[in-house]
Amino acid sequence: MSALIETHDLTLRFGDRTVLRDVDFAIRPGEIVTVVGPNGSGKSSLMRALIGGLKPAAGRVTRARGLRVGYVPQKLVLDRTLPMTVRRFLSLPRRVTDEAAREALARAGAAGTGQQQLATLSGGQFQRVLLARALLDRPQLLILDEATAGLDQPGAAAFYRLIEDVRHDTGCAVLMVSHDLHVVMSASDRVICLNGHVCCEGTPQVVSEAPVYRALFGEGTRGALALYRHHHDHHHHGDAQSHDHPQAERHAEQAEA
Ligand SMILES: Nc1ncnc2c1ncn2[C@@H]1O[C@H](COP(=O)(O)OP(=O)(O)OP(=O)(O)O)[C@@H](O)[C@H]1O
Repeated sequence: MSALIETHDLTLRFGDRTVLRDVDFAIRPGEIVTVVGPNGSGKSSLMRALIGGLKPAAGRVTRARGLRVGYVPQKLVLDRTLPMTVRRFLSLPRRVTDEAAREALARAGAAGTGQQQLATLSGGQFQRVLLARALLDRPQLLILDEATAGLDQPGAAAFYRLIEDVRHDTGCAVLMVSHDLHVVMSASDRVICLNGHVCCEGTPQVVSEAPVYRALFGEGTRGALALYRHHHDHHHHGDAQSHDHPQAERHAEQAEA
């Protein structure tokens, strides 16, 4: 199956600072892919480049023709004192019908909030409204950038269940940036670990069942945490973007073998 979005040797820079180097990435229809990595490792920048909001310094991004992407941003700075109903918010920047708005809210688990003021929504409800807005265009690919930041554990778990339902019902692919590693390990088809470049990637199940993984990281959530940490706890000398991760790469290869 051909990819919805693909990158080849993608390099991103801000001024003379390289934040992401030589990234080869692809996501196919229906896949759930999660990007993990420490703060500042380039996760949001990658998402922005994928949706065309950030120009590659080198390499390229290829999108399937006519691809519809729904994007739930990490942060949406809203003036909470500005009176605006959920319904009106859904019609920004493009007007949508009442029926489309109702359907999107229902699918996002926010049915009946249309007439509420945005300022009165809880964090979890607001995330659902953002999801509803992303669903309005019937996306083939849903991109979520730390969509559960600020939600408590049950709130985050409920939100991810919702995402799985949306994928199940609509068949859309899901690409998310997440720090909720237990969710990452259980819900993703593939995990990509970034730190200025791709440290390692693989199927979470295969990775977590591989003897080499167990030997290194143990099992369960603690193992997931170790998967996250071990690539980044080592000493970075010189340019943090240009080092290699021989152990991580060997580990990923063995896990996939
Ligand atoms: N508009 C910008 N101008 C200059 N530098 C930027 C800009 N946006 C991001 N950066 C820098 O690029 C690097 C990667 O940022 P990015 O937001 O992609 O990381 P991240 O992995 O998403 O981090 P976090 O987990 O904190 O959200 C950071 O060092 C950041 O300071």
